[in-house]
Amino acid sequence: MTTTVLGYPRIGPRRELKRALESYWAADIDAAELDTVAARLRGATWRTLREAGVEHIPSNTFSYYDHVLDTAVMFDLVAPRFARIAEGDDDRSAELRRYFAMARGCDEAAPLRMTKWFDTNYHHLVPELSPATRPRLAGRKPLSEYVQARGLGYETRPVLLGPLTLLLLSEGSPDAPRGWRPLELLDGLLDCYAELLGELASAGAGWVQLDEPILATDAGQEVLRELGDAYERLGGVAQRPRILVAVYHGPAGEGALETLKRTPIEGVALDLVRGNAEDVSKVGGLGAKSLVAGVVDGRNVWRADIPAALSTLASLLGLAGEVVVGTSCPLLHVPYDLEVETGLDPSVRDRLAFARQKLDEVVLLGRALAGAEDVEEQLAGARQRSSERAPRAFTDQRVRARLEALGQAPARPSYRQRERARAPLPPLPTTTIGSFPQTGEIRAARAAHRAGRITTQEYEREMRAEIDRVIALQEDIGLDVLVHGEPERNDMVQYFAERLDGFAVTDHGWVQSYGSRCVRPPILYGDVARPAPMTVEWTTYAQSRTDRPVKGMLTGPVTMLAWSFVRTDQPLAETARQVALALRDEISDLERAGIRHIQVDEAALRELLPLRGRDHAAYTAWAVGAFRLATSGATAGTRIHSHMCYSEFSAIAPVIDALDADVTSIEAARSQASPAADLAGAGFDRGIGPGVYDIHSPRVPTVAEIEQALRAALEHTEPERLWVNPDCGLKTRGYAEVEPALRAMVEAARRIRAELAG
Ligand SMILES: Nc1nc2c(c(=O)[nH]1)N[C@@H](CNc1ccc(C(=O)N[C@@H](CCC(=O)N[C@@H](CCC(=O)N[C@@H](CCC(=O)O)C(=O)O)C(=O)O)C(=O)O)cc1)CN2
Ligand code: MET
Ligand SMILES: [Zn+2]
Repeated sequence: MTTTVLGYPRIGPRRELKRALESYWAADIDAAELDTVAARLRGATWRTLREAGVEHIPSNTFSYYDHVLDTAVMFDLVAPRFARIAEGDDDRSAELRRYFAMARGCDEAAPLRMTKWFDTNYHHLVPELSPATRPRLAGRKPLSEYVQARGLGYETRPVLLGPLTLLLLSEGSPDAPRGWRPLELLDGLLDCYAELLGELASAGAGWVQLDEPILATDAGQEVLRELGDAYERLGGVAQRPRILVAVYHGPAGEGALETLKRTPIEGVALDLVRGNAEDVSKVGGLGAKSLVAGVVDGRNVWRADIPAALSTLASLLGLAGEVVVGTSCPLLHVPYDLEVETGLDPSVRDRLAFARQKLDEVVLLGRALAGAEDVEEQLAGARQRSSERAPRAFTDQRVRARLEALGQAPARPSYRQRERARAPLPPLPTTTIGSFPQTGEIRAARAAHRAGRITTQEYEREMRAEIDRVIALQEDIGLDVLVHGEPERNDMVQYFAERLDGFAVTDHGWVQSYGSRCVRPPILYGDVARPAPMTVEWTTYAQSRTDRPVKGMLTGPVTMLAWSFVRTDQPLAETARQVALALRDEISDLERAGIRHIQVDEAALRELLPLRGRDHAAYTAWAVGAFRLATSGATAGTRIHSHMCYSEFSAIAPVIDALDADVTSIEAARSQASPAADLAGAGFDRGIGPGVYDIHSPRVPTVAEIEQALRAALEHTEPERLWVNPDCGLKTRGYAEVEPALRAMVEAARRIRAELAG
């Protein structure tokens, strides 16, 4: 019985990579220094795994920005606009310049599109391919990381993104013929994988791991023939390491495992946390192949139920050539180490395991199955814990009783009736999605407050001064519906978690979201209740500074769950209703304080949509139910806004419609599709605000460009229903870009209004 993990966090236990990247981008350090930090982080990871006693150590789990981008670059799957960047220069900094241009854009080229990695809060870049793309083995990152590890005395298993997942996550470039699919490049790409496998074998690698999480989705289901052919072919490479194919973020789809069993690969890794019942029953027939049994949850932070995992493992023995204890997926989505979280309540802390603790769980399971005697004491402790119930303090009978009494909350009056009850707005009203730039001063003030260097009064005075500035600026720009700018929020989820019972937050539990950006997902461990209003003071303060309406800003129930680590002892639907109830009370308090626009962000609505179509209806029911529970207490005179991030809306257009929000703003500018068209197609007839310019790029848009985006939206939407707003995420930008861009946006709206009036 041996042990492994599929991957490990890479941002650094103290976000060393974040700091190094941002210093490099600011030209404070050079490429050599950046590479040194990276090499040190990789070495520290391998050492941690070795010291924990993990036997099979992965490598190439590191990335400067994103592993999908790394793989695309390695195989030269690079859109032509990037080939010209730093052309002719072949040194390391030119290479990095091209790489970061694809990730973040530069003066010469817009970046690749970014989208969510499966149903996680991690974002990957989307390679842009066309029939002219010629895959070739252009880089050797897995090889050089393997060699680095070897030099340090670690024998590792390089991890590569598999060919099916790589191509199915890619998109056709705008100049590719309609209907052309990146999968058509599979043949040529497999030659490159084969070449790489040969080189890894020559360097001494005994195993490689090919990640194919796409096999847990409906898209993976449609390519089983290609899957079989691909791994038949890679299996036939003359000199190669043994191949482990990893399927995770859900059970392997029907037929996927059967197909893999027929190929000459040597092992499969399965997610036995999310796919437990389904996959365990399908394991038979692996023959001599190895099975990495992913029984330790890589997506959540609860301690493993060791007795249950042991019984799963025991049921697998004999069904495969070898059963290896592993994690359900790479540990990229959990924080590094619980050890440093000294601020957590012990009754919560005792129930948690972060990445470092998960290594101990994997090792304990491996030793227990191998019959080691010195683990008896640990096993007894684990048995004791798994029989214990959650402390009574985690339950709130009042919340439970209120929810029961509420049942399905009554619907609001119809949209038409609501509109009649409201103060009129000009056609094409202008607004923003909530945040304004989180400046260095704001973050420094918060850090100083946390450290006790400034008092709460001083901190709040600074935040109010910031709100004054943001309100004055919006009035000057001429926006119609203002926001307070969210300066007091460290994060749109963590801020609320800090103010709700039932949530805990960490000091150092950072998880990569994209590139150098990280979040500290809160831990939802018990019944959720709102001890006091959370946003009313800030919002009413902002409203007191202007005669224009100020829009209150809340984070919705689905997003609160999606971006937290959530209890698993009750259905998500029930937990979502508890969050919704707290928001319902907040909305009622905001209304009482005179706020007439309230936005409930459901940024993660698309992200939590299950990977398999068969699970969509159940999700829609609880997601919509929770949003309506949160918002249906609002009077007809209050406009409820909502906001969703990212494109590919056709799949959830009916869900957005069912939320019954008065205005829905959607991040749109960086996608090729039109959310206005998708929503119109779903019969949506309320307010809609497609993002009219891409805030992810420092480029300031012209008035003409924005006008054009608005005219395109007007083809699907009447002017009374069209709202004018940028994409979300102003908090990540600076005023130098935000101010001129918003001025251009308001001017574009004015021109169209004048035209409509004339
Ligand atoms: N949870 C969540 N998920 C999301 C989003 C989101 O907003 N929140 N947006 C979408 C895109 N993802 C994003 C994820 C992170 C960030 C982001 O800006 N993260 C910040 C951290 C935000 C934060 O928690 N800030 C804290 C702590 C800031 C900090 O690092 N402080 C320094 C010290 C202060 C200083 O001098 O800067 C420290 O602790 O070392 C605060 O403001 O209080 C970062 O990585 O830099 C943006 C978008 C999708 N998923
Ligand atoms: C990631 S969605 C962001 C919504 C939030 N109100 C903001 O503007 O930052
Ligand atoms: Zn958003």
